[in-house]
Amino acid sequence: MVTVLGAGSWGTALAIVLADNGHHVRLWGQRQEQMDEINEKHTNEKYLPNIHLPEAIVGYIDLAKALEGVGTVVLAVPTKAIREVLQRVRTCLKQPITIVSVSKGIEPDTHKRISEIIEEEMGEQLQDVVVLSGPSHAEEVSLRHPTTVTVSSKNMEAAERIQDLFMNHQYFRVYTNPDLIGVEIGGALKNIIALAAGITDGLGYGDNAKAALMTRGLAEMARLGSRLGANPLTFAGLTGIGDLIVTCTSVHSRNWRAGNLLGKGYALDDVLANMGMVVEGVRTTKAAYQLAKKMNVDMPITNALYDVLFNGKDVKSAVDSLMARGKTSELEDLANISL
Ligand SMILES: NC(=O)c1ccc[n+]([C@@H]2O[C@H](COP(=O)([O-])OP(=O)(O)OC[C@H]3O[C@@H](n4cnc5c(N)ncnc54)[C@H](O)[C@@H]3O)[C@@H](O)[C@H]2O)c1
Ligand SMILES: O=P(O)(O)OC[C@H](O)CO
Repeated sequence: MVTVLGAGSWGTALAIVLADNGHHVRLWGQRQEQMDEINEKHTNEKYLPNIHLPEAIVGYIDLAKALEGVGTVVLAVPTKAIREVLQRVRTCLKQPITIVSVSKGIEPDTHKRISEIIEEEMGEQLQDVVVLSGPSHAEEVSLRHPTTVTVSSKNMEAAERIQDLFMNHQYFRVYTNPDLIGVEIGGALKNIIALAAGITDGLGYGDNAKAALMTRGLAEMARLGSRLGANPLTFAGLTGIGDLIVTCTSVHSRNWRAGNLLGKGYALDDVLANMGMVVEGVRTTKAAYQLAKKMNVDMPITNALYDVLFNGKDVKSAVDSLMARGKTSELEDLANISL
């Protein structure tokens, strides 16, 4: 038995993987009609249209009942909701649990990674935190299309347990990586670059601009990550370049789609209001901008996006100012990313 908290796209897609692997899954959400739909029609149309859910997935509205007796809980709510949800979890939990963290972001102001927030909120009730991340759009996982992800933890035995839980030899391949910081930072920062890639696509610029953003974006992700203690090699893996590719190039990406609308001239508030799903890159841009300033790390794409999102700079001038910067030696710059 596994409990999944958050019945949006990702929580539901991961519940499908777990059910396909033979587990009973309690999928907790806050809306009664949505839980009725899951239990009666075996669908979750708003988040995964045209997908039939396995009957081993049961929707729960009562958090205490959803948590009763389980040892492993998948946390799949937007990063903004994590503290509130965990505070509710603590009040009704009677046993210690392992949390599988699948949300991607960094908290503005505290600059904490999600696993750090989970440790802080859960205290003694937490056995282990395992992070699951990588190039994985829920829409494709729910269609059982081949997908690869990575799990990481301070306790690699726990990571291996979660690897076994999710590994599906038909369509869901799970790797391990002990570099927890790198895995979390890569998954969070790629959303910033995907927003920027959406903007240049929306402006009508071509593949050259997108390749530039992805390559130089990866460099600034690795620069900040390595300053925070990540292994730079992790950025060459699934949770780095892998997730960057899928998020910058897929029409499924909410971050790319939001950027695309910004590039076409829509206002941020309207874009977010019409998305209907979480766009994590906006909040993470604020956190990464603050963190880069604090750590004195050069992140020109993040800074340009911050100006667009939070200072009202127009998208075309933001791209122009990135292009107008002084000369740089590429190899010297990459050599600064060190272990
Ligand atoms: N969708 C994907 O393909 C995908 C893949 C990998 C990682 N992620 C990450 O997973 C996280 C969740 O994303 P998603 O795509 O499922 O988002 P979503 O917008 O599809 O769904 C979020 C769900 O969380 C619920 N929720 C919001 N606030 C809540 C609260 N306070 N208490 C309880 N429930 C609350 C919403 O009602 C909704 O059901 C994000 O951090 C995202 O980056 C998503
Ligand atoms: O739809 P996005 O932009 O939130 O991206 C979803 C996943 O993180 C892709 O791996």
